[in-house]
Amino acid sequence: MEPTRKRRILIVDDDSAVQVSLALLLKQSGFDAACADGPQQALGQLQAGPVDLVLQDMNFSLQTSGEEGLDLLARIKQLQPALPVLLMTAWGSISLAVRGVKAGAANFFTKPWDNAQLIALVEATLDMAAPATAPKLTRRSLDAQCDFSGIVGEHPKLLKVLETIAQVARTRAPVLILGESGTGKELIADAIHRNSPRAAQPIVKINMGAITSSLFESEMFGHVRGAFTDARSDRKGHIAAASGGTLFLDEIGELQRGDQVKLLRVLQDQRYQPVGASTASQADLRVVSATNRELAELVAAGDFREDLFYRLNLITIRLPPLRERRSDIPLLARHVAARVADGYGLGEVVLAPDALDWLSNQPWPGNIRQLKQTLERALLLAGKQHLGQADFLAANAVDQGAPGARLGVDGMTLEQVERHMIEQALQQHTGNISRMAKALGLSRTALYRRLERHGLGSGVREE
Ligand SMILES: Nc1ncnc2c1ncn2[C@@H]1O[C@H](COP(=O)(O)OP(=O)(O)OP(=O)(O)O)[C@@H](O)[C@H]1O
Repeated sequence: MEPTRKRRILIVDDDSAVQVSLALLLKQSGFDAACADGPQQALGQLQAGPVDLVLQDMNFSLQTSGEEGLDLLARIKQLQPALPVLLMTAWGSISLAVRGVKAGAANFFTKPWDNAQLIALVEATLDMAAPATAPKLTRRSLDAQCDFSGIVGEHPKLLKVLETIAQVARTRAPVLILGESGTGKELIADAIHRNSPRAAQPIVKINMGAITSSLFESEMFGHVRGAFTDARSDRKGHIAAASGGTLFLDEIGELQRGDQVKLLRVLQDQRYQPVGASTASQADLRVVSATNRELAELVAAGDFREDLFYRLNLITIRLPPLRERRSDIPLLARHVAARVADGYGLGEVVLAPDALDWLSNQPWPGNIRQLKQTLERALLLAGKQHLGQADFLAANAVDQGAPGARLGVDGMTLEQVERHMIEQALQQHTGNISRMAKALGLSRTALYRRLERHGLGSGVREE
């Protein structure tokens, strides 16, 4: 039998101290390491022999823009699309790293790095990279490995997500699920839990946007009797309730900054102290978090702690919006229609080909949740079991008169409503930042952050 080859990692950095220390760390961890000073050498090494992972810096000359790094990444991806690349970035240059991830990097880490965290990231990235000889992904092969019930779809982007779940569900690695509202993040969190060794214990779901700062500690950590006026008995917090199971932190981007450090401490130490207790308790958790915001951009804007971000995102799953997996729409529509019909005792529902065409061509800003609502409304309004395109158009026309439509927010996500309101304020107050902030009920700083997030900053003026 052929002896197993050590996995080879290519380090691309012009700083020899970084090369030496990374190579040493990797070798001590059982990998084979090779070094390159810059793009030319790196591409040469890739052509010379097999490499399983690249760790690459973003600047190789006096430039500091990171463009050289993005350029090298693009060339590596062109040469070997399946080869995973981890970007090394300087502390505070997260927006550059996000551009890299959007351009195909597997993930990124900052210099200086934490040795144990970096090796965990390297291993997780290698585990997830499909070997060149892997058989084609199919829904059937994935269903044979895991229980994905309730998750409908077979678009390659969804299959990739399911494959990642199959690879990481068994571990304790924290997973961050990113995706627009209504793309199925909660469903994915459920699947991770259901397919983990923790499945017999509960998954505890908490909406971080709904916990006020004053209640954070008592909600999460619990309290003992007498800890404060209303604490008449001991109360278990969410962390204790999720012990042995999974803690699902939904809307993690909404967590207040002051509470972020409290959560970070629990994740770091695996210990927490109920309010009023004299001793700390042990936490036994697997953390899955989700957000419809670009968390790395919140870090860049100073709204989310970078250290907490790195604790949460060891594995990142990006759920595609429905418009990027249109081929799944007929499948989803039939599934949802059958469910709705079942719920209302309507018998079997048939969706005509022109209805499926129409559904497949809508923009669906509210994703699968909006698709469900549209189907439900059309079914109930049409009052029959055979639905054509005309029934959907009629249901939509009725909807134009609905209160949601008058508000101009029907079918829009919260993000889109926010953007729409800012655009209106921009127009109304001709870009005067103080008057806009007043009209929107925001501080000027908060408004600036939102303008930046929506890419609307260029039209504003100070006075
Ligand atoms: N692949 C899928 N197959 C079937 N149903 C789905 C799928 N994805 C999502 N859904 C359904 O769409 C609805 C929205 O999903 P979910 O609540 O998980 O979205 P979300 O991304 O968590 O949304 P939000 O960010 O608004 O909380 C749910 O009713 C869910 O069951």
